[in-house]
Amino acid sequence: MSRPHLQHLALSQFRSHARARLDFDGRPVALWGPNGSGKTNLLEAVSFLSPGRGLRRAGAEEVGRRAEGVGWKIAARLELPGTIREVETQALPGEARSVRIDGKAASQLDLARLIPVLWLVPAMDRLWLEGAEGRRRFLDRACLSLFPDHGEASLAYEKAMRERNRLLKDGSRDAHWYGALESQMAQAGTRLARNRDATLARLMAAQARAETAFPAATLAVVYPEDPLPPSEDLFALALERGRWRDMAAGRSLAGPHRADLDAVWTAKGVAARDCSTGEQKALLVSLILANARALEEEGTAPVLLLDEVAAHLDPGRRAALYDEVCGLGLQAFMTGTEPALFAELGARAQYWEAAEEGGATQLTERSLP
Ligand SMILES: Nc1ncnc2c1ncn2[C@@H]1O[C@H](COP(=O)(O)OP(=O)(O)OP(=O)(O)O)[C@@H](O)[C@H]1O
Repeated sequence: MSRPHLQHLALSQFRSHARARLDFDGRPVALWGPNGSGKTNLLEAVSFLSPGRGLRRAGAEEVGRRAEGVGWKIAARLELPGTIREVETQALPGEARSVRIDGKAASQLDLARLIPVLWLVPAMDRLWLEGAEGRRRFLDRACLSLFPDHGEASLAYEKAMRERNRLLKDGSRDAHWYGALESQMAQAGTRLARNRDATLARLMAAQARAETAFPAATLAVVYPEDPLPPSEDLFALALERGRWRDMAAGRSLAGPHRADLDAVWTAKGVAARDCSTGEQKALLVSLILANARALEEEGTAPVLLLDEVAAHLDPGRRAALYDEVCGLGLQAFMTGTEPALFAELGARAQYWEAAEEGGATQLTERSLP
């Protein structure tokens, strides 16, 4: 039985793609072409089959083809265990992105229950060096893949926190109103924290079980100040006790919105941020593969988007990555500028070449690189 995968992808007026139609059989997909030929744009389109702003964190208005201004559309046929699902997502100019699943209007959060999409992009190369926000987002995408209710909990937490922040800024003394919002924050925030802890436990267990060429990481959720209270009641109490301090700051200072992801290369005992550039990349690949393994054990294997990953690995690790992706039976979309980067994949993958012609991306299916 093949793993969950895209069977067909159709793009209309999406970034540099005027019109593209691609058929897939579930094998990894390798895509090569010169800089600016539209490879990342294709991966970005696939990332829009999950909730949120995709792998570039772009708004709906940014991704329509500039020359056209008619709106954009992505349609995909998904082969899932025992079923085929048709997904469409699109936006007309000036409108928000809409989603349809099997012809019926759906929410973006519904996408999280169809097929998990995980990605590594060059912008993450500095993930361990820059601010906590990127690491928190990386952690939350892993959570969303394993716990589809994570998106709802995030939205509920943020909505209550925004309202509490408004009260704090206005200097409100309405204890009843604070109490209601703090109880919502405590409820959603505790769910977020539990999902995060459970996600890290699952990733580490998946790493420990796997025979892999990539380094295992010891992972933890950490906070800049106090750790998160361990229960909903204690969290609500901490929020209540922190009202004066938060009022002085004009915002909620403590909570899961301040969480950071801490990673240490287990065998070396070295923090991710102190590893070499290539080692940091290897740690990220390791986490994505662990996430894929954790999902695969539940029969919900993800689609992987690995943008320019191959070029940054040494030949031994590159071959290991291909072996692991193929061993797991994953549909991984991988990009690079040179076909030679994919030579070790041989007949185990499908291949496309991207080129820019007349201001638009042309995709041509190839046999072997
Ligand atoms: N909204 C848009 N409309 C039309 N073209 C766009 C739009 N957004 C980006 N592009 C074009 O897409 C091209 C970039 O494509 P993409 O990032 O997919 O390239 P790539 O093949 O991944 O390149 P690299 O190897 O450099 O990463 C650029 O030429 C850019 O101008």
